Amino acid sequence: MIRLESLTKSYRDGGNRFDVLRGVSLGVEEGELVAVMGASGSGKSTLLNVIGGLDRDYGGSAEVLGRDLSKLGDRELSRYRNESVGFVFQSFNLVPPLTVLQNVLLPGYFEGGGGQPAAAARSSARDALARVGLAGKEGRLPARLSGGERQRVALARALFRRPRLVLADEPTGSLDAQTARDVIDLLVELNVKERLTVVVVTHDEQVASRARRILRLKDGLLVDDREHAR
Ligand SMILES: Nc1ncnc2c1ncn2[C@@H]1O[C@H](COP(=O)(O)OP(=O)(O)OP(=O)(O)O)[C@@H](O)[C@H]1O
Repeated sequence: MIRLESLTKSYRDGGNRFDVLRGVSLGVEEGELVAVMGASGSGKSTLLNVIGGLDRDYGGSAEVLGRDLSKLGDRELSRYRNESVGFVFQSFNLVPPLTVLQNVLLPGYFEGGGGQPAAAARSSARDALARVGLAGKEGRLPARLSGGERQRVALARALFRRPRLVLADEPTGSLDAQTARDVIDLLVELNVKERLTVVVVTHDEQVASRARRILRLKDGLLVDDREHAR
């Protein structure tokens, strides 16, 4: 599903070069749920952004779902991001004046022509909301939801196109401990029931402990990769 070989990423700041990823190699198989941990600045988000096709300025190779991401043109890469990957972020990124249903439908609006017919799209969006336990809340505005519900809307939006891979960057970072547990439980359930492959970046050991496999980054290197019973 994911194959990274000697992945490197550097930023330039004036004359200085800052190496964020310094040769990360790893594989993730279809149906895995993997947590990525590491201190702030260790390169976790950068790693996720490469896998998700959000950052194409890297060294080494990144192959996801059989595609070598460096070989995709702009249109192909954007199609890969839209159709194959579901993204979830710490800050939910919901659009306040839009209802829950409209937020889930949002990825479709950016497509232009060739999208699903409106009725089919709405039915997929309702289906995605049902999968995250939000059936009946379609007409609500985000301001009238709890933090956990907002993150579940974001997850429904990520699932809307039925991606095989979900990339979650600190999805529980803005939630209290109980709500964080609920959100991670939902990710585990989707992983187990639907064989959705999930890579979740987290600082939270409790959240990470729900993943069977935990990767640890330190200063841009993969320093630990182990499986445990969950
Ligand atoms: N656009 C950028 N320009 C310059 N440096 C950057 C840029 N984006 C990230 N960095 C630097 O790269 C390093 C790694 O960032 P990254 O976001 O991958 O770390 P992280 O492990 O996800 O950290 P956190 O847990 O704080 O989110 C950090 O030191 C960061 O300052």
